[in-house]
Amino acid sequence: MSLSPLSSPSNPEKVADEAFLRGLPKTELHLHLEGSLEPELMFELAKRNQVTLPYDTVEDVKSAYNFTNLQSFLDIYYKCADVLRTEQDFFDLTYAYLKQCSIEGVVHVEPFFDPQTHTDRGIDIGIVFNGITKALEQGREEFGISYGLILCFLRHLSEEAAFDTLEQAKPYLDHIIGVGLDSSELGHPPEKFERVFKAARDLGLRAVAHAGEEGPTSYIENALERLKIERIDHGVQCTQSEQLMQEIADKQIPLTVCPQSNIRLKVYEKMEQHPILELLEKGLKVMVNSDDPAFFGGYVLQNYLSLAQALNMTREQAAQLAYNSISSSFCGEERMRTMIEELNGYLATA
Ligand code: HPA
Ligand SMILES: [Zn+2]
Repeated sequence: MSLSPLSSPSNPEKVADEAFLRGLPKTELHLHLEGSLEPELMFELAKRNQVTLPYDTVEDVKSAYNFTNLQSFLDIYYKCADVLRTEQDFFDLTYAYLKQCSIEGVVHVEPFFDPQTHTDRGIDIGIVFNGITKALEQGREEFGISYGLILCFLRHLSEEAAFDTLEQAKPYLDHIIGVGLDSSELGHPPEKFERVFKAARDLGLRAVAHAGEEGPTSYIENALERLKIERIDHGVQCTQSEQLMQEIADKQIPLTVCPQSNIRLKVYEKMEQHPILELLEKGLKVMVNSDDPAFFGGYVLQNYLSLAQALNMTREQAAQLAYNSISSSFCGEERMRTMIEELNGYLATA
């Protein structure tokens, strides 16, 4: 597919400010819907569903969000998801996320959801699908945000459980664009899911996977070779291998990078150390995402802003990240052209 190249913004070397970043048309390709559950909504749903939370106040919840690594976050994240019970709950969760997108210049989303987190609690997969897809449809009508939904398998569970989930999802395949792989990375290498990814691809689904968030470069290589993924979620550990970085750059394989997530989960000590702009300058197709914004202190705009503040990200770099977010999406050729036109139109006036 040949796409229009990115236009240059006026004052390309200027550090990007909030107004510029907010107006920049962008997509979000790495967002866990369950990770957009704000403490306020969590309390509301706990009350609605008579679920007892291990926290008394919103402040208590926020002070528990003091993570040391991925697992310390996941332990809390799965507990919080227990308040999600009904179709209305999944609708409210998804709608709140899209509303936030609408005020941040996000024009297309490809969110993840984890059916096993819910089906393992006895909730029918249809309840999850229906609530999410009704909200995505409403978001498209109300805010003009297009979407593709991605079903993630939990990698700490078995291959058999992943196959079972794919089977349960079959009546709803029209509602999903692809499959992904998330949860505890270390000790659960991609090859554990080679066969279920093949089955999903044979059903016409696209494939992505978390790889190289905390895990070694071999996890990135195996996710590419054995799961045949089209995008790498996180992938920042590729910096450990010059050869792998070169391959990812040459093949223009997108990396859905999540800067604030990496700081909150202690992949890097501070944002000043984050490699995203170095990867961008080396020609890797990186972009900015929020991962689990309710837990990591900000949605996609805040992630862009943090890069401007900590790394002096220029308008030109921000525009390239937004362009990458659009050109890496699974939205289809026509929508992609429209979004790039919108981006170039914005840069001509911004
Ligand atoms: O950042 C993440 N990594 C792995 N699994 C996840 N599930 C939600 N967020 C994440
Ligand atoms: Zn993630």
